Amino acid sequence: MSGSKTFLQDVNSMFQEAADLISMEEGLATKIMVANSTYITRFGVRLRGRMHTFEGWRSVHSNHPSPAKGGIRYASYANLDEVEALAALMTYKCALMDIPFGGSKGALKIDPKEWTQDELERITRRFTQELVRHEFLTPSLNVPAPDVGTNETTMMWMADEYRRQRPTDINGSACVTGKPLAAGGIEGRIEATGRGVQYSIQAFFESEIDRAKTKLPNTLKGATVVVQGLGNVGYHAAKFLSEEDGCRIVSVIERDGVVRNPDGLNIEELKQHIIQTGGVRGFDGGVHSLDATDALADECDILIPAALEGVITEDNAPYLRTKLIVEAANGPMTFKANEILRKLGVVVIPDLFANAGGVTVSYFEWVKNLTHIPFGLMERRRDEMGHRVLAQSLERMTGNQFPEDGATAFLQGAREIDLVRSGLDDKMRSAYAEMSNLWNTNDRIPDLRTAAYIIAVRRIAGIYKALGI
Ligand SMILES: NC(=O)c1ccc[n+]([C@@H]2O[C@H](COP(=O)([O-])OP(=O)(O)OC[C@H]3O[C@@H](n4cnc5c(N)ncnc54)[C@H](O)[C@@H]3O)[C@@H](O)[C@H]2O)c1
Repeated sequence: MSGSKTFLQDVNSMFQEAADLISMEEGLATKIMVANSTYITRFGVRLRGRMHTFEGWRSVHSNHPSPAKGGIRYASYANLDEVEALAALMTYKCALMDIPFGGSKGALKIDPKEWTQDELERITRRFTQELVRHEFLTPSLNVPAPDVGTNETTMMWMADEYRRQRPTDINGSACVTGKPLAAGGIEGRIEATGRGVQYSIQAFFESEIDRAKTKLPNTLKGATVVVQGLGNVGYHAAKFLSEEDGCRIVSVIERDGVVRNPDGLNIEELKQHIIQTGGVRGFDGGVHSLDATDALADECDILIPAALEGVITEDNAPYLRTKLIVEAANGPMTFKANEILRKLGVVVIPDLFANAGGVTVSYFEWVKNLTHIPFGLMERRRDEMGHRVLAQSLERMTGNQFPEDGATAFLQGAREIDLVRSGLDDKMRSAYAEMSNLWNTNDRIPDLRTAAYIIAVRRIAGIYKALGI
């Protein structure tokens, strides 16, 4: 990343800005800011006729509520600073969303494209053994999820390896989230982060006061969008937004360049092209350019970085031609870039909130695994019974019949995916309302990000104080 500061220093600066604004006691602020512990592992796997050594990390930033939660990424550029920064972001994200998890993150320094599926399985199982042995992967203490370079298959291998290591743990399937449906996963997890990005944009558009700051119209109709990275998060966000009436994805930036179409790219076709060819090059539904250096500055209403951290810096921030930036990736903007964009009046929906859909639905999956009951069944039963008891007692008192109300009818017919989506929608909208309200009622709070950090930090401090630590 450009600039003199590291990713972790940038996250800490964002935290510190919020802590200073609420005059948080210095000792407590430091305790909240630093990582509790980081496990470094180097392990060997015999592959292709020789021993290969792999390096990985799992950082627990906080466990004020346990388990600590956060993804595991497989990337050749992974490093300790990045893992600790991402773990810190997880702490603040869970606190902002009011989800009872601490923050964690892990990585393996590996390019998954260089290995076959069989080899990746052996490497993942070996990595899992190390994590389980040191209590960095268990349903009660530390629960990973997919991130860059990992997916539901990786999670399934991890869950299976955990069960082999700890066969008597009846809650074993809750040791990771983002598993395939047939292996204890939950409907809607794969799309969850992208779906959350869509909900966060909808919440922004519904807030007249926030929208007025960008001079965007009161509807997504006609909105133009630039997306960087068409992986899990970017693809789902782009797909759901392109399904919104009149919203157009005009540029998609990938590893091998940028593809543009002012009338809107067909996201489904582009994704299929990337799966088949490995990139956006040669896609005939738009104009491809190998040079994507300035593509983040393509003119648009909404810019969605959904690939890497540190892509918006003080060097390119002044030249961006957008009104709204939605941080689908973690840490896509440096602290300095954030300051520049703030002065330029560009509104930023921060990563802590914009990509929280993944951890929110992971929470639903974890709860489902621990209860051993299909998600929503308990709520349906309770509601059904509550209404029946009430209806019967009213009938007895008045002699009239009382039909069950519409909410009960909805819950009775609802599928898991409906419950997941409505639960996610509810979480995203309440967190947005809280952030926006704080931003708009306190002149000292300069942006949504600072509001998000203040809400998170206050919540964490409240827990530490209650615990007496
Ligand atoms: N997967 C989740 O549920 C989840 C949840 C929260 C946050 N995130 C964050 O979202 C971001 C993306 O995660 P993902 O799971 O979609 O990863 P992914 O590996 O599925 O997708 C990343 C995409 O970015 C592209 N890319 C890589 N380098 C690029 C470059 N230089 N320019 C343009 N594109 C490039 C890749 O080709 C790929 O399509 C990360 O910051 C991750 O931490 C992911």
